[in-house]
Amino acid sequence: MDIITTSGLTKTYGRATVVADLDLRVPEGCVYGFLGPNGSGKSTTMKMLLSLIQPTAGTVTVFGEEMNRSSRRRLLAGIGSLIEAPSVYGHLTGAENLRVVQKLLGLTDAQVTKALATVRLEKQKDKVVRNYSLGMKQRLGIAMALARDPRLLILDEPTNGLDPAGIEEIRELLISLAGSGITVMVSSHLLAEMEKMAQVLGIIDHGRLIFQGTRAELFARSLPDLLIETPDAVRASSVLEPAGARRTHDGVRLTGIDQPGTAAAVATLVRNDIAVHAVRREQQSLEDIFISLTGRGGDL
Ligand SMILES: Nc1ncnc2c1ncn2[C@@H]1O[C@H](COP(=O)(O)OP(=O)(O)OP(=O)(O)O)[C@@H](O)[C@H]1O
Repeated sequence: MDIITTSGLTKTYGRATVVADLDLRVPEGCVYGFLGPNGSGKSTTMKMLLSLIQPTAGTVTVFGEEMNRSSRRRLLAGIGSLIEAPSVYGHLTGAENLRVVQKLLGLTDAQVTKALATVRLEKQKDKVVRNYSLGMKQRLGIAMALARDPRLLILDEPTNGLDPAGIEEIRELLISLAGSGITVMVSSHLLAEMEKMAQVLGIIDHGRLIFQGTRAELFARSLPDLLIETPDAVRASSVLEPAGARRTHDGVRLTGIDQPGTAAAVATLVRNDIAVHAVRREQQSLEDIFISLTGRGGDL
């Protein structure tokens, strides 16, 4: 089942279309990585999912029910979220901040204790938040989102500004939350980060969804390079020039070749009496695929 679906979701400000005709499908129990460069419309989309801003057009369906005036409150009760920096009181301790949320939402002590344990903040819960590291603040923000036992967690760039160790902690936390059945939608502009935690990816660029699917599906979109080992690289690169062959130290490389293309290249070499010692297909990296999708690198 899909936990979130959107249909034709669109947001315009004046003449600028910030989110364009988005059809998202977020399957239950996964980490869904919502990836896109800065300014591509991730935050605007997430705010529409949370009913914080009104879509110009399109619909949002959560837990199988369309979000509208009458369903909104009920649906939002099942969603925990962290959009931008967590709103915490610096002069209060972590535990006190959580107590504020507890009162507001009418949560039990057990729910709060569990949330603190999940983000591993029990030891620092009595420290004033002003003295927390950025990573601890983010974890507190996630605890606040988790305390209500949501089915769905929506997090906007939760690893922004964290050091590698902090990023790793959040990554492990989100993977374990998904393992326990909570659906996690998390945005980032860093491909490398998403690649390690998200089973499903949605890639947005200039407000448009340019890819949605599993990592394996993203890989399948790219055609591998063909590496042909031959002692006669000079003639090989000459006869395969129309296919875009480039010489390597022990043969030639052809970029983005499918299976019929592989057969044709080998046939051409054999026809020209060029010895073929080995043929290897080399998968493009996720980074390469990303560049071909967006025209930009992995750190967008
Ligand atoms: N209230 C607004 N009025 C006009 N334009 C806006 C408004 N909010 C956002 N935008 C514009 O919409 C575009 C998308 O912004 P958004 O914050 O959704 O992107 P993002 O992918 O989350 O990027 P970032 O990671 O930088 O927040 C940006 O060009 C931004 O300037």
